[in-house]
Amino acid sequence: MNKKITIFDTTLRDGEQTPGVSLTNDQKLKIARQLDKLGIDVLEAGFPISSEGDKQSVKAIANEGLRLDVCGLARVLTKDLDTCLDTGVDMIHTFVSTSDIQRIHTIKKSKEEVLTMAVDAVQYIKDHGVKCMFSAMDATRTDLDYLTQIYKAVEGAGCDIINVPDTVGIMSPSRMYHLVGAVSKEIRIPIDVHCHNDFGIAVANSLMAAEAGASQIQVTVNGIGERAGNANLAEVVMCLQSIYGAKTNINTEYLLETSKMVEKYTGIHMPPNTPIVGENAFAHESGIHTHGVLTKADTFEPGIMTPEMVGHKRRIVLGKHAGKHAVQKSLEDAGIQTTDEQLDEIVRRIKAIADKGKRICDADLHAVAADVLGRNLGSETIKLKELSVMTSNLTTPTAVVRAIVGDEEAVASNIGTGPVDAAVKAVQQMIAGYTKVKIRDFRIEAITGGADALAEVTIGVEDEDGRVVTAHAASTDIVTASVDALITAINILLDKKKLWNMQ
Ligand SMILES: CC(=O)SCCNC(=O)CCNC(=O)[C@H](O)C(C)(C)COP(=O)(O)OP(=O)(O)OC[C@H]1O[C@@H](n2cnc3c(N)ncnc32)[C@H](O)[C@@H]1OP(=O)(O)O
Ligand SMILES: CC(C)C(=O)C(=O)O
Ligand SMILES: [Mg+2]
Repeated sequence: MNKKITIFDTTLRDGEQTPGVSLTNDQKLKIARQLDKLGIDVLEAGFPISSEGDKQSVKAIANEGLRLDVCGLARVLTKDLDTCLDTGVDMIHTFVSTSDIQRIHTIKKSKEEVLTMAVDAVQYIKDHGVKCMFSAMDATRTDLDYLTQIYKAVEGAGCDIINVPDTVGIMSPSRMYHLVGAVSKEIRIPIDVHCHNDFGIAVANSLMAAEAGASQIQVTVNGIGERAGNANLAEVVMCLQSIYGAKTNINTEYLLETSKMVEKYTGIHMPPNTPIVGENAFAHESGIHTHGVLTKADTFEPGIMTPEMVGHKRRIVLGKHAGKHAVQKSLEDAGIQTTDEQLDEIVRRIKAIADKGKRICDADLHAVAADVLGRNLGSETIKLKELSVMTSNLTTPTAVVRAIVGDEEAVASNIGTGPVDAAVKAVQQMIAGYTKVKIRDFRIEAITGGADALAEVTIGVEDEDGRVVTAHAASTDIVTASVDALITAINILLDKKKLWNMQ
């Protein structure tokens, strides 16, 4: 494998082709800036001919003065190439179907016509002084002799880099290795690959292409894209760096932050077990694992990839599979000391709650420990007295909260994108003099069905010192459940603070 692999990101082009996803120009600009900070080498900012909005967005990104190279997509048609050139991009990625199935049934051109169109497009781009990447669309279903013929022809026309796209995701890792190996014997310019994830092996196929000599890999944040998506950026980069020992320009500590931004803007949420950026990627619940991890993290983690490397955090989760070492550590973190007998009883009760199918939060542990120890562990610094929210199709959602905080009455109001957001912000504002908290995790689930469903809110709250507390609350009113869960978590954090300050 090449020691250095460059990363071509197509989140804003193929990623946006995810059915149902449409990003605003402002969101695209924010993602482009984030990808620049992340260290992406080339960013495919869009397909300018596809709409006036896309053209303007590619233009804005190209004029942003980013460190990365900005690329625009174009068919091998002069109108596409001119529209792309108008945006001021550094590179044009031009493509045409080369497989019989696409050539005959979509563009309806002979092999000779396709070859001529490809060469003409590359020459046109180079005549305008812009870098050029050529894709033989559906390369992996194209006859190899014809494929190498067209790649050689575009190389001869001055193309800077060729792409081998697995357009419908039908390759196996070994077939990808052999294909890229065969192409690399025939041409001298760099090879890039673009793998789709129809069978869930886009990352494996991309890595095998790199093993066979490809020096650039196309990815998208969170693996979004056409159908089942593209090769996932975080997975490709971490495999390259941690498993293969190859270098990229990616500042991996921003991988999680980038994934969260794209989740927010696209509305496509990653399942918890998603590698690297998923909520559970560095979480441990099983007693045997947590016992090991608490002593030395590498016992039950890869070690060659740590949560810190990707901007994540390790979490010890209490539940049905927890052991006493994990429970003891969580109690110690909360400043709670127990005897061995008390600890055994707390573990037994935690498992009993989890056996009923419930998720265990720090707030549950706190309540169980208080009961077993027979004393009130917390003084409930914040006692909520009033929660009012105002929302309609004509007003900006607004919330007012009033509470006794310590010995004093405190009131705050705020606005938000919805009533829950407004209420959460009002609480954060109300307690700002005591502690500043960030919301790390927020989940609303309907426990019962129907419009009168009971909703459960689970929240993770982080204070200025990086301590995280989870709590949940249920109500038929999601704003009430959210605020109850938030205040429970903050009360525990404030208790912890007192206990820590006392030590
Ligand atoms: C594998 C990929 O991801 S390729 C990129 C796919 N992305 C997109 O299609 C998103 C944006 N696309 C669009 O906005 C539109 O499809 C446009 C603007 C590009 C074209 O729109 P329309 O002119 O309405 O055509 P439509 O999309 O229905 O059909 C595609 C046309 O492009 C032609 N075409 C497809 N690929 C190529 C190519 N590489 N070079 C030349 N022509 C091509 C087809 O033959 C067809 O032409 P025809 O109208 O003469 O029959
Ligand atoms: C435009 C091309 C490279 C593409 O997205 C594909 O073939 O999947
Ligand atoms: Mg694609």
